[in-house]
Amino acid sequence: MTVAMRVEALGVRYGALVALQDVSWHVAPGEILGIIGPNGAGKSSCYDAATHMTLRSGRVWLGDREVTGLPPHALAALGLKRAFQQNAFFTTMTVLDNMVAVLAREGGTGLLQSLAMPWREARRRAALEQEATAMLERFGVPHGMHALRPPNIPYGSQRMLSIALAFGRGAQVLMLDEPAAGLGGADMAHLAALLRRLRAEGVAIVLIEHHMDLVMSVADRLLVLDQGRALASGPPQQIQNDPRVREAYLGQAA
Ligand SMILES: Nc1ncnc2c1ncn2[C@@H]1O[C@H](COP(=O)(O)OP(=O)(O)OP(=O)(O)O)[C@@H](O)[C@H]1O
Repeated sequence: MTVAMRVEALGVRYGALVALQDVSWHVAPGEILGIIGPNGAGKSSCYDAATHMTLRSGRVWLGDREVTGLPPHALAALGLKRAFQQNAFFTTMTVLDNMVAVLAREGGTGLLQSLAMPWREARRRAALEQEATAMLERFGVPHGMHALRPPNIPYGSQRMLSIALAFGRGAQVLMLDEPAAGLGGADMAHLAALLRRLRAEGVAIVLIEHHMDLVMSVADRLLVLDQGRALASGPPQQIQNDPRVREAYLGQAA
């Protein structure tokens, strides 16, 4: 089986507290892995550990390449992109300019070259704007919002913008930490449709999510964390009927 990303025996400690212990998972291209668990189960620690945002033990591979020692920006350059719970954009720039900035950073010519050849810079800017417009529409941020500043567009569109900015020019693996937080029904449906589209394009998605309806409807496989450890893994339907999972969530056997 082709694997887009694999983590082995991840562990995170905060002082004496063991937040994550011996957690392993993998995700394939064109697959959505949902990571769920009750409050404090270790989901965010797992996310931070996998993307090397925190001190941790364990090993990480992207495809066949071991990337255990690499910092987050190097992982991003290799195609591991991540979006956070909080929307992340420049609030003083327009929606379009936010997208242009990401695309320019990921594939742009250097400042010196731009200064030396300003006519080339103007052409490049026009091409970036065209690309950014297409990207935003692909991620469900309509054209009418592109000239606005992000705080002035609806919350659901802000989330889609955040995911588009995280995705940038592309991702082999997209990790999302609670993308549905604060979304209503229609926005949730847009998000689910976007995730399915990205999956169909071959992106491997790791979805850390509290919202059960979303995760159950889009994930191909689930990993359940409880008290920092892997409690169960398998297809959503199997997990839904697992008495250990019900007990972890409800505090009682089903
Ligand atoms: N920076 C930190 N310092 C100390 N303890 C932390 C820190 N971050 C998380 N913890 C603790 O580690 C454990 C796992 O937390 P984590 O945030 O990974 O769980 P979670 O499943 O994401 O929780 P939630 O669903 O509530 O966001 C919890 O006991 C939490 O209190």
